[in-house]
Amino acid sequence: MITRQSLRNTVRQLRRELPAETQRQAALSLVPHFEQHPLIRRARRVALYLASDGELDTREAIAWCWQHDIAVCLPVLHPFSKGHLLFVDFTPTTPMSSNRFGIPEPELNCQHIISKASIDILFTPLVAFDQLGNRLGMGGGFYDRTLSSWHHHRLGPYPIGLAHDCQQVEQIPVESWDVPLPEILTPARRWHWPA
Ligand SMILES: Nc1nc2c(c(=O)[nH]1)N(C=O)[C@@H](CNc1ccc(C(=O)N[C@@H](CCC(=O)O)C(=O)O)cc1)CN2
Ligand SMILES: Nc1ncnc2c1ncn2[C@@H]1O[C@H](COP(=O)(O)OP(=O)(O)OP(=O)(O)O)[C@@H](O)[C@H]1O
Repeated sequence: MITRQSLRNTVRQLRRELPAETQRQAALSLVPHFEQHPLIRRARRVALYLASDGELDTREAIAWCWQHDIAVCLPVLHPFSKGHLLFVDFTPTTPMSSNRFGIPEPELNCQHIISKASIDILFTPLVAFDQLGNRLGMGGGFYDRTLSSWHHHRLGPYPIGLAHDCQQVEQIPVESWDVPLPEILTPARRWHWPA
């Protein structure tokens, strides 16, 4: 079977090569998904991400959340707990910096850390997904760790993956720690499992 690393390389290149206009339409396509989604409409706080490396751009989705009084937080690399994420409140005035992967994140201010228990929905970036909802990420295990309590005990935020349609692959070689997603939104459709 194809290795996880070669799958990552192939799909990361595919999404980086998407034309700017495709990226723009993809970003806009999230708004009707959000408007039609009962769980999203009822959410009080969600975690999103800021796109990098050709990921589905979330800025339109973030603006829609703010307009609908849904608080937004973003992942911040934990300063000393390796492989872990913190979630920090994100508003139009939040001071930002770049993390060691060059991804913008809120400057770490302890007063703005949000507990996972108060996040209703966690939108995850991903590199590739398959028709069973298996998710392959960038390789840090950050989201697998974050979602492990939801996977095993249904504790913590409900995850929804966001991806371009071209990130769907035939089959992902799954590892024991991988958390399959219950839902993925792409510009073309909403995937959900059980189907
Ligand atoms: N937009 C976004 N934010 C995110 C994630 C993500 O996937 N997307 N993450 C989801 O986990 C976390 C960051 N995880 C990442 C893991 C690896 C690489 C990366 O580019 N690795 C390099 C080589 C490693 C290095 O430079 O040290 C590479 O593979 O080329 C980037 C982000 C938190 N924030
Ligand atoms: N729940 C967990 N507890 C401890 N270690 C974990 C857990 N989940 C993943 N890991 C470790 O993290 C490393 C990277 O995992 P993996 O390659 O699946 O990341 P990924 O899903 O691609 O990335 P991400 O979740 O950050 O998007 C693996 O070595 C794995 O052992």
